[in-house]
Amino acid sequence: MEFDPLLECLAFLTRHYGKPYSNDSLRAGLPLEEGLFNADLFIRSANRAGLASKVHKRELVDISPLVTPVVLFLKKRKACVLLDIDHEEGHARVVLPETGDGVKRISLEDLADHYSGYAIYIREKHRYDKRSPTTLDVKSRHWFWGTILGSWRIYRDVLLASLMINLFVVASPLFVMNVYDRVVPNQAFDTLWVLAVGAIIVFSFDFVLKMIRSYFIDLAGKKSDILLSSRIMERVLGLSMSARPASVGSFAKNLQDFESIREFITSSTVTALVDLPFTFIILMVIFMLGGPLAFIPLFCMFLIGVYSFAIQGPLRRSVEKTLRSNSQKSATLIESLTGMEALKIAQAESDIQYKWEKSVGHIATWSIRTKMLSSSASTISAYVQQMCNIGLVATGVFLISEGDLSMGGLIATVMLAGRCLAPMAQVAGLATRYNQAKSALDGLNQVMEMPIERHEDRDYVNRPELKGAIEFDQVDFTYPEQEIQALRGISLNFKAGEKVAIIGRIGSGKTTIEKLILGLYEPENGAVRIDGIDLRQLNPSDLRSSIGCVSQDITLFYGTIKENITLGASFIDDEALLKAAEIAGVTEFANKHPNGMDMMVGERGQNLSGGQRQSIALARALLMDPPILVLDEPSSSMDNTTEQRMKEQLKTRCKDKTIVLVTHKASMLDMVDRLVVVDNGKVVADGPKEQVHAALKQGKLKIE
Ligand SMILES: Nc1ncnc2c1ncn2[C@@H]1O[C@H](COP(=O)(O)OP(=O)(O)OP(=O)(O)O)[C@@H](O)[C@H]1O
Repeated sequence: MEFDPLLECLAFLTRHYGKPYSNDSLRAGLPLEEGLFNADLFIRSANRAGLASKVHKRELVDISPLVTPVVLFLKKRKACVLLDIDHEEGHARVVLPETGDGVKRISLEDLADHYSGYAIYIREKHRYDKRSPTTLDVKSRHWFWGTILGSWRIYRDVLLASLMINLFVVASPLFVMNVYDRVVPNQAFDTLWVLAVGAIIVFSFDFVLKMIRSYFIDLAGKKSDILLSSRIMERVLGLSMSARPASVGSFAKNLQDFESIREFITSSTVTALVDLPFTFIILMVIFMLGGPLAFIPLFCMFLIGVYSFAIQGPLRRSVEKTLRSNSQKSATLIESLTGMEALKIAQAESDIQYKWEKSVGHIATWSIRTKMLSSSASTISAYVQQMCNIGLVATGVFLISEGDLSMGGLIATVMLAGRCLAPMAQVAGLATRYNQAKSALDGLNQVMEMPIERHEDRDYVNRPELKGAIEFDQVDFTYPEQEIQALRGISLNFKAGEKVAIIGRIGSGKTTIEKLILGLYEPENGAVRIDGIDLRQLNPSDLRSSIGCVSQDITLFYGTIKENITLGASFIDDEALLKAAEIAGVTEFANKHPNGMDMMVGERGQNLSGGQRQSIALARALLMDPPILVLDEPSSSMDNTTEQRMKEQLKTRCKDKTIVLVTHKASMLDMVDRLVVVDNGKVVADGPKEQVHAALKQGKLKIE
């Protein structure tokens, strides 16, 4: 297994701070690059382990003993934990995980030779315990707004730039006004040149500021986009199985709607919104130039505002209907693509086509309504803008005739009013995007509030290595949104190393027992314990790295055989991979292919036969040499010879492992010593294989 210095340093620090985490739980769910941690992932993982950390560029002499322990990046991609540093004596105490020597004293000169100049400072995050009243609890930041606020410095600068840009807006009308009123009547060409040069300078500034402003808004948008997208994905992958969405396609569509939020935080939208308050500055300038004329654009702004507000309700409804129908369409699409073969066999194409066309028709109706509503906002804004111009010119003529306004003043006022209404019209045109973004945000808010597997406020017991004893204590379990209990009062006790088969009729609850052992669901009543520890107290990643599982429905992913076996454990070395492949019988069929282990398996493993898929799943289960194997019909698609070979391999190589086997095949029972019979969610027999067999044969067991 490849050594990961940063990960080891972090694991050491979690022990140092009294809340130990195993390597598996620290790396769980993180996008490792070549199976290794980098500084970014260190920070994310530390954060989950209750440690706040930050990378600093620091010389050794600048690291104060007060900030230790600190992780130091060493040359050649190594790292160590600096426990303390004594600048006067010239030495430090470090832990170099690679050597496994524990704490070492080292001279500062030696350390400086290896040190790369970067360090990670770490601090324990404060956690409130249950006694602290929730009213005093500091509410954690909203996932979306908190991230956007993270770029507040950029937005502050954008606001400043917008203030300048909006001040510059008055430059052009003032220039024209002065030319009309002063230059033209007096033929003052010198003044004209001075004014023209001034205007050119102002507009050049304006141009540069606008470019910079868009760049920064997009930069902030991109930063938030990356952070938000990874947060959403982390949440989705961490969802508890009980919260698993009913439809993959529609859930995927909800997630894709993040696109509309992304669009909303780009420069064109933000600029329109930011410019809006500044229109009042322009209105004031109009008031200074033309007095009561300012009321005309003000009234027009009010009209556009009222119209935009009035269409919000219908627009929201039609946007929501479009989005919902889109989800439904996506659900139909994904389901039919994944089940194409079954659809053809059942000749169900026309049913799906009907569903599809119904969704498409519905979407077309509602999206036309959405488009009409949103384009009406833009058309009305343009109409009101034209009316505003007429109103201004007509009233302006009267003011000129009474000597209250100059010709230039009127032209400047008309120009300024146009500038004043532009952001308002833009905002009115944004109504659809706003509603789409809002619906998407509401949908994603729901996703972000769904229960996840790893509870941040739960203190897990650190038990990276389990022996394999399994206990069910009066376990009741019902699947989410189901009325009938799948398990009823199940009590079982498997010793470490025991080989047990669970048998029973279809739908009796065998697979459910396995899912509970894997911690995919939590029991409704009672407890499931491994080595005496309630599963709810074990970190799911520690638990699952101790269990190898072949499930009934095997899912392989697009990639090679090798990638599928090492899925989730890319850090594993080739020796372990080959051993697992050998036991599971993968080597046998892989060797017959020119690409061997690098053979592509296709999406969901569709290039392979059912039995080959089972072999790969078994190799994946055996890869980490776990103490527990949970096998659900592992040989259902295998021929007798392959099954026999697999049984022999498992018998000889997995002597110490606890094996829980679910099967309908009598031939598989050679592997086990004990039989548990489940019926209707209850254990109806449990004992040595021969005894239970005999009881079954004599019809002594009452199976409903
Ligand atoms: N994901 C699920 N959501 C809701 N109900 C489920 C789910 N999975 C199983 N069930 C229900 O729970 C009950 C037990 O199912 P389970 O899969 O444990 O049966 P099983 O004994 O493994 O059957 P088989 O031998 O057919 O695999 C069944 O009635 C089934 O309808």
